Amino acid sequence: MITTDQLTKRYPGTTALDRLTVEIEPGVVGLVGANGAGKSTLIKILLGLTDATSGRGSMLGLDVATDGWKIRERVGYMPEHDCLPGDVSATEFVVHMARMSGLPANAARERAADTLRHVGLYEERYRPIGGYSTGMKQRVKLAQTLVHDPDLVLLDEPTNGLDPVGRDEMLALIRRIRTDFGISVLVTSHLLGELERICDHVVIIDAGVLLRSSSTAEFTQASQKLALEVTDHAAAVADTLARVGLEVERDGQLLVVGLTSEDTYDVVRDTVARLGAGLVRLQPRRHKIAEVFEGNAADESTV
Ligand SMILES: Nc1ncnc2c1ncn2[C@@H]1O[C@H](COP(=O)(O)OP(=O)(O)OP(=O)(O)O)[C@@H](O)[C@H]1O
Repeated sequence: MITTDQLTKRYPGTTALDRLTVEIEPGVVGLVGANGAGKSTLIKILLGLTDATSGRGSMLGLDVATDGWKIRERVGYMPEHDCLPGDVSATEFVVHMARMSGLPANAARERAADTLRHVGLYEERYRPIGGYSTGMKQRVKLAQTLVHDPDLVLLDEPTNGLDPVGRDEMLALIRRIRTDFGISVLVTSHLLGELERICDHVVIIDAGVLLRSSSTAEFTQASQKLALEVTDHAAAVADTLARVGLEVERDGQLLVVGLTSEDTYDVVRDTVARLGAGLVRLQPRRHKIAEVFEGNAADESTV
């Protein structure tokens, strides 16, 4: 789907991409890196919107240096920043984007209605975008990436600015782009934790350098620990679990419990219920991206 070979982009005083060589297969692929890691720069080079300083890249078998137009016909792009006109409705905007991609008027209207429904904006689609919440704006941006039925969409930080519920909904929508429509996705984030939930493959870059490219399963081998967060009685929960032989570390309302068998989940749940401790979350501990950057993800992990 995407290949880069020694791809380098230098700005005055900064190397945004440093000899990046990577091969990405079709599917849902996460591109993870801290702010300034080079994610947006890579996307812009892949779309043919900016030139690489050196090296080569191809997307869908097309050369990014020479085939930018052909690439953009077959690819949808969701930019990171707010770029929507406030005084038109979602319908008007998405129809316009469909027409820009070459769809005839009727087809553009139909496809716009379909994609807006897919992103959950059907009822509000005639209201001006200026009055939308951040989550609704992100959905409009997502709809316009899909409206011309691309083979691949590039989504730059689609969960930016969303609250936890909005983030979960956006991640579910992104996954459905692949499962419902068969469209491949390259999605960026600075949070490995959110991408590992929906991606088949994850690429991590730092300061323009490739740190790792591997399947999500390899990244997220869950450690043999459970993260448990409660609203009340954390100390009592910790004591009770320790008494039944579980290894427990406590940090305020957050407990890390050794996972000895599948029964551990039930023991924890029953203990929390019995003590009325208020379960906030219970999940296997995951690696933090910072640890992957530090190269010690294999032996240490955290929530
Ligand atoms: N047009 C530009 N001129 C000069 N420097 C730039 C330009 N665009 C990006 N950079 C620099 O290149 C580096 C990579 O930026 P890029 O926007 O690709 O990172 P990113 O991973 O997308 O980060 P963010 O999530 O903050 O957008 C940064 O140091 C940034 O300051």
